[in-house]
Amino acid sequence: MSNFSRQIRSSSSMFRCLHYRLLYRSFTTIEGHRPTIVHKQGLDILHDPWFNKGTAFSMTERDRLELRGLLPPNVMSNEQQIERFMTDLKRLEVNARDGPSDTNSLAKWRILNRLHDRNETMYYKVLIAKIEEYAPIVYTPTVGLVCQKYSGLFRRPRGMYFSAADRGEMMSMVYNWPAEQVDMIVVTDGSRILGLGDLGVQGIGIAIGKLDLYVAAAGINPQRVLPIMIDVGTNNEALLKDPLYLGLQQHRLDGDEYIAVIDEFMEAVFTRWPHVIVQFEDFQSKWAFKLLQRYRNSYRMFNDDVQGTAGVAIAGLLGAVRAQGKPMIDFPKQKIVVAGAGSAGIGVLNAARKTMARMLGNNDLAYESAGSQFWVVDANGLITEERENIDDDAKPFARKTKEIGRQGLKEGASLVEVVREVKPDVLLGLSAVGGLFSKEVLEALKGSTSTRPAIFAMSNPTTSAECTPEEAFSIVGENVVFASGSPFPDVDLGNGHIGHCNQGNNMYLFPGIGLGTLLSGSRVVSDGMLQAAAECLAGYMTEEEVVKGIIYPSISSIRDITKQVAAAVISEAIEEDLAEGYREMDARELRKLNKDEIISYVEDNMWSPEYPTLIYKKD
Ligand SMILES: NC(=O)C1=CN([C@@H]2O[C@H](COP(=O)(O)OP(=O)(O)OC[C@H]3O[C@@H](n4cnc5c(N)ncnc54)[C@H](O)[C@@H]3O)[C@@H](O)[C@H]2O)C=CC1
Ligand SMILES: CC(=O)C(=O)O
Ligand SMILES: [Mg+2]
Repeated sequence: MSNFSRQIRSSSSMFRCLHYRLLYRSFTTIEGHRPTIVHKQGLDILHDPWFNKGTAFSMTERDRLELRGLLPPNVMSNEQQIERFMTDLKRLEVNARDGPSDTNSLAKWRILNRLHDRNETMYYKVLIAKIEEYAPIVYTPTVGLVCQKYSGLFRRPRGMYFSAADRGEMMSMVYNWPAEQVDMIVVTDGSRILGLGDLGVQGIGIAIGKLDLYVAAAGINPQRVLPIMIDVGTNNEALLKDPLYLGLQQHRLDGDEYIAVIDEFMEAVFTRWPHVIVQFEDFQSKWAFKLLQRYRNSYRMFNDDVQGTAGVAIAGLLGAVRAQGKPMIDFPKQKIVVAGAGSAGIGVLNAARKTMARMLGNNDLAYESAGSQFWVVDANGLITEERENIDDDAKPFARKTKEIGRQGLKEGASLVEVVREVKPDVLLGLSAVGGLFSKEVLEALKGSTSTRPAIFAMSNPTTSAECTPEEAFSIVGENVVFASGSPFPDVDLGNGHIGHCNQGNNMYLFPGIGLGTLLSGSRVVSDGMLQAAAECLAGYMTEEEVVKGIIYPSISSIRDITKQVAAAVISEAIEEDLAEGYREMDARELRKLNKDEIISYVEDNMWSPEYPTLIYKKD
């Protein structure tokens, strides 16, 4: 007997069969219109090629089959599905003609993605063994391209989708996810994906990529991670006009309506999984800070772009001081020009100012004095107290008119003017503007008063980097310290010397922050825990390395770094009396552990991709 007839046979009521038969006889005899009785729901349906209709499941069917939240919200017709598939196939031909490098990276992503769908253990074995080679595929820069082309690449859904149309339903929808336990959620609303802007529902790719690193670097069990997209619409007009777009075709919700959706989502996930950690990712700055303040004292959450990036930048900035042959304590003397005052830029500025203030005595005067080490340039130029409608978050960094007048600068001065006049030790970009550190700007940096100026071109993906390492080394000089958000190869300086290209990316911290928080059992992610993570990363590099301009570790050691960072986070949580323990390791036991024992505790709780022995047991 075929599976199909077995399923029909075991259907619950004879009456219903008879009723259906009569119904079909009277209306139609077309095979495709006959209903199929299924004994599966949720992901099992989506993973079954016989029954899966992908995005074509109607809303009523989604409700009936417990599929709500497991698919992008836009219901597609058969014709649209086929068109999406064909467009994607054709794009391959276009890419082959016009962009061979894109074709390779996307093709690799597809192959890895198929392996991910087929065999998670093997997928993570490959990723961990070849992290240097494949992080640029599953993470920046390729993940940016994947998000941009997601409509075409979408095959099997991964993660959950909550949309503005799901208001009032999220608490029940969250139970459609099959895993009883979820440790780590990465959530985005798609409003600022890397430096690529508003990509709407297609931003799910970034949540998936970040969680790949959680598994590969932090050893979070892949069965307990959950990528989530909150689709509140998009303001990307091209997507709104695209009939093949998978998300809600409406403008973004704003104000109280927006907050109501995010509040409902937070309540739903923390009701089902009270111990989960939620990482907010790539929310536009306008909401990134507000949501962080709203939730950080009541939920286990953090914002990676604001807090993770800040820690990575601090570690790099301290490394740059050491690379000049100076002690870290000289950090408060550094003159720092920051291009970009969004969630990432302001996050870095706040953390850098606090770090300086701590080194200067940790009082109000120290904080005030630290503020004068920063010059912030945004899309409208240098930010001063004369700036109209200045953002509250940027206000503490607005320069005083008199002071900058003495420096020959004024409100709105251009980046090149600022660099020329300030002669900074560090030029740091989080602007999402590719090539912003132009030849002119880099020429101006040659006037730096530092013996070893540092350039952080931190915007992602590669096309958004403020400059390339070749440009930095060739224009400013071989002595510069260089870091970029996306990976670049080292530069052969042609005289037997190598210009080292560091990857200054929050991937060095967020996996350890998440793992450390999980294993400490802390109910919040405190400033102290984040600071401990940053200090751990800063201390990871040896003197010998920093002198060579190597201020971040190689990605091949990311599992070890993450372990150390997680241990530092746990120690701080214990110190602050926040640690409540995890599983059999209760708070009291945790407090008894010494440094090495904490590291072993972390190591013992990191998942590794090994095939378990499987045993069949009836329910
Ligand atoms: N390397 C890393 O680990 C991370 C990198 N990033 C990158 O940082 C970039 C910015 O992210 P957000 O702050 O969230 O974005 P955002 O869009 O909120 O901020 C961008 C900022 O750059 C400014 N800007 C625009 N044009 C400019 C110009 N010509 N000159 C100077 N400033 C200019 C804007 O006024 C704004 O203040 C993105 O490319 C993102 O990929 C973000 C987080 C982590
Ligand atoms: C790395 C990262 O989080 C970003 O570019 O947004
Ligand atoms: Mg991000």
